[in-house]
Amino acid sequence: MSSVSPIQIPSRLPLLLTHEGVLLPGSTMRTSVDTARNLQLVRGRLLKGTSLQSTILGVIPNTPDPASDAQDLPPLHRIGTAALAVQVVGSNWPKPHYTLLITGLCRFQIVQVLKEKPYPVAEVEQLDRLEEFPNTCKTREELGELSEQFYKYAVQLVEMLDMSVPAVAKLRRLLDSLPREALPDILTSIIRTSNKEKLQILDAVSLEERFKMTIPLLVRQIEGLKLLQKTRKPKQDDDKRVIAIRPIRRITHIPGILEDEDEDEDNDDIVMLEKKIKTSNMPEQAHKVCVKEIKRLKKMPQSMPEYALTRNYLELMVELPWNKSTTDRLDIRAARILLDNDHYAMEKLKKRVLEYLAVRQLKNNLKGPILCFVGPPGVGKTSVGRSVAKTLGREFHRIALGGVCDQSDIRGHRRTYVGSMPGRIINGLKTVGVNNPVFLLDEVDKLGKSLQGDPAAALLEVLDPEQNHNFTDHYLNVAFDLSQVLFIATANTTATIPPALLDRMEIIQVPGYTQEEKIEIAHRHLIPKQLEQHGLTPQQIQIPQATTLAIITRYTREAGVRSLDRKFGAICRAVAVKVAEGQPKEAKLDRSDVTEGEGFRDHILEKAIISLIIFLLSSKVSERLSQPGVAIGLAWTPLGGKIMFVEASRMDGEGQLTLTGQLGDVMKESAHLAISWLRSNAKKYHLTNAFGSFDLLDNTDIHLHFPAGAVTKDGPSAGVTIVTCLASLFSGRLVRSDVAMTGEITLRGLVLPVGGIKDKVLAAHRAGLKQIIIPQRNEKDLEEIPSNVKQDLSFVTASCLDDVLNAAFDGGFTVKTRPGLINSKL
Ligand SMILES: Nc1ncnc2c1ncn2[C@@H]1O[C@H](COP(=O)(O)OP(=O)(O)OP(=O)(O)O)[C@@H](O)[C@H]1O
Repeated sequence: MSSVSPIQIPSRLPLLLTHEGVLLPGSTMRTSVDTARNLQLVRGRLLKGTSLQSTILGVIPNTPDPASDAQDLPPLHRIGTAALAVQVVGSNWPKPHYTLLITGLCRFQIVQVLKEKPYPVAEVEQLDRLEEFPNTCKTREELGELSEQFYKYAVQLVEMLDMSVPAVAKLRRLLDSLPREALPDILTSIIRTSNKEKLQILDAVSLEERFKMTIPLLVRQIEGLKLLQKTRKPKQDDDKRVIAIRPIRRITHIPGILEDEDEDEDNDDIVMLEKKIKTSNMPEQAHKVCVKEIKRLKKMPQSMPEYALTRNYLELMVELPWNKSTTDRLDIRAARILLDNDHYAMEKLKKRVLEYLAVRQLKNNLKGPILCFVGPPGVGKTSVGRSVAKTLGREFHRIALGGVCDQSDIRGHRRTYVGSMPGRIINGLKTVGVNNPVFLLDEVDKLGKSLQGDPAAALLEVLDPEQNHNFTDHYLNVAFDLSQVLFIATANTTATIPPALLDRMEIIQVPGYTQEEKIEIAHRHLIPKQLEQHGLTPQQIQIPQATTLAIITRYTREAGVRSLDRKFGAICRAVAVKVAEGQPKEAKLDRSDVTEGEGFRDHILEKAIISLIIFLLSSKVSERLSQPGVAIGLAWTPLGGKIMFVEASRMDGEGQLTLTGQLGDVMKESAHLAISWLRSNAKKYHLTNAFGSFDLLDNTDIHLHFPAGAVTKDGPSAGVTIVTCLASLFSGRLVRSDVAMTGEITLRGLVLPVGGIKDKVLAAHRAGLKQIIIPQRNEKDLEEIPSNVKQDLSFVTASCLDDVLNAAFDGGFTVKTRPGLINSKL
C-alpha cells in the first residue's frame, strides 16, 4: 500500500453517456457529443464551470442508442470511468456539435442516479485506487507472478516494434516506470481489441482478474505479429525494421491482419537506400546530408508530397558517381590512328587535339584549356569529341545547350520548387555513372538569356578549373567535384559566345570541306555507314565518285556533309525497297536508279562530267554578270563560306544612296566609304555620272542591293566588292565573271585583311570561279587551302583598291587602257 493517501474522485458525478468506444483508466479518447443530454452536460457544466472539479465526468459506456434519449433515461452500464475533460472543441453550425478529449482516471460504479435532467447526475463509488506516487516494489510483491508474467509479455510485444521510433521507446520506458496495476488498462486500449473485450476489462474490478483477462489478449497480439513477420518476404536480417518502420500508426493499431504490400515494398526500399548510403563512399558532407534526410524520411507518412521528393533526392545521391571513375588509357600513337580512321581531312583540328592529349599525358593532370571547336554544321565537331572520349577510354556524354535560357538548366532547381530537378551537368554524371567522362557542350553559341538568370554565368563555374572542384547544383545542395570531367565545347560562331565564356576556352576553327574532301568523306565514311544502317551490301549498290560530285554540287549546298549524308540515306532507302521487293540479293540494281550508266565509272568520263557540272555552274554565274554594276563578293556565315552578288543601279535623283538586302551597320558604313572613295577618285579613273559629271552623285541616286534579302549580312569584308561594283556602274564596264573578292577598305583606298579566308575560297571553288582577290595581309591564310583547290584557282593579293580594280576588269582599270569613257555616259 502507498504511504501517501489515495486521491478521491467526487462522490457525485455528471454522467456522459457514450455509445461507441470504451474509455479505460489511463487512456485518452476523443468522443463526439451530439445528443441532447450530453450537449446539456457540456454547456451547463464544462463550459460554465471554472474549477478542476467541474471538468470531472463519469463516462458510462455502451449506452443503447443515446440519440433517442429524449424522454426516459435508458438503462445504464453499471460500471463507468471517471474522466477528466481535457479539451472541448465545437461549433453551433449547421447544428450544435462538440468533440471532447477525455482522459480516464479510475473505475467507479453507480450507486444511485440523483437526477436525470437536463443531464444525469449520479452518486458514485470509486473502485480503483488513484495513487499519487506508486510504490512499485510493494505492488510487484502483491501481484506476484501474474503481474510478472503480464509485464514480460508486454515487454516482448513492445520490443517487436521498432525501438528507434521515439513513441515506441517511450512506451518501453513507461512499462518500467508506471505502476504494474495500471498496465492492463493502458495496454488493452493500445492493442487491437474489440469494444466488447474492452468492456469486459472495464468490468473486471479485481486486479487479479484483470491481469488474467489481458494476458491472452497480449499473447494473441504477439502471435499476430509473429505471423505477420513470417508471411512477409524474408529479407536478411531486416525483418524487424521492416515490420515496424512506421510504428506510430501501429502502436494504436497493431496489426492482426496483413497490411498492404505496397507499404512493405516501400519500407524494403528505404532499408536498401540506407544501406546504399552507408556503402556509397560519398564525401563526408554529402553523407551527413543523406543520413539526415533518411532519418526524416523514415518519420514521414508516405502520403506527404515531401516523401517522394526526399526519396528521389536520396536515390540520386546514392546513384551519383562520387568516387567512381574509368582509368585513362592514353596512347598518343593509337589516338592518332583512331582519329585518322574516324575522320578524313580536318588536319589542323586533329593536330591540335593530339597536342592537347599529349600535354595531358605528360602532365598527368587534367587542368588545362577547354577546347572549343568552331565551325559550320556537319563538319564533324561532335564526332571528333566522341573520338576523343574513345581514345581516352572515357565515357562520352553530349549536353545540348542550344536554346537553354534558364540557369537552372545548368545548375538545377532548389528542392523547395515543385517539380525540382538537378541540372544537366549532374544529370549527365548520373547517366554516365563515372566522374571523369568527356562532356561535349554542344552549341555554346546558342545559349539564351531570360529572367530566370543567365545560363552562361552558370557555365563559367562549371568550366573554370579553379572553381569546378566545388560545383554546387541547387538541387543537390552539396558540392560535387567536376575537376576530373573533360569538357569540350562546340559552336558555329564565336560572335555570340559570351566574352567571359570565350575567355576560358581555346578556339579551334573547323572550316568547311572542299568538294574533293567531301567525295573522300562520302566514300570512306558516309556511304559505308548508310549501307550498314539500311542492311545493304556494296554488291547491291555502288555509287561512283562522279555521282557523288553531282549530288554535292547540284543537290547540296553546305560546308559540312550532313545533307550529303541524308541524300545517301534517301538513295539507300530507295534501293532497299527494290531489294526487298524480291530482287535476288546479289543482283545488281538497274544502274539508271543509282548512276547514269556503266561508263560513269570510267575515269575519263567522270572527269568530263565534273567539268560539265563546273561549266554549268560558272555559266549560271556569268549570266548574272552580263551587265555593268554587278560584282561577286565572298561572305563568311556560320554555315560556311558563300559567294555573294552585289548589284548597283543609278537613276535621276538628288544624290541619295539606298541600300537593300538586310544589312548591318558595318556593311552600310562600307557602302558609304566606297562611294566617298570613288567620288574622290572619279577624275583619276574618269568615272562620270549619266550627265558626264565627275561629281557622281550630282542629280543621281544610287541603289545598292545585296540579294538573298532574308539573310542578315554584316561585316566589313564586302568593301572591295562594293567599290568594284560601283566602279563597273560608273565606268560602264563589265566585271570579269570568274572573279570573286573579299577585303575591307579604308577611306584612303587601302585593303585590310579579313577572316574566314579558307571557307570563302572553298565557296568560290564550289561555284566554279577561277580568280580570287584577297587582301595582301591574308596571303598566309592560303597555306590552309588544299593544294587541289589551289591548282584550280589563281589568287591576286591586293594591298590597295588599284590592285583590286586592275584584277577585276579585263585589261586592268587604269585610265589609259580604258577605251569606253564615252560609253559610260550612256
Ligand atoms: N571529316 C570527317 N570524316 C568522317 N566523317 C565525318 C567528317 N566530318 C563529318 N563527318 C560525319 O558527318 C556527320 C555530321 O557530323 P557532326 O554531327 O559531328 O557535325 P557537327 O560539326 O557536330 O555539326 P553541328 O554543329 O550541327 O552539331 C557525322 O556522321 C560525322 O561522322
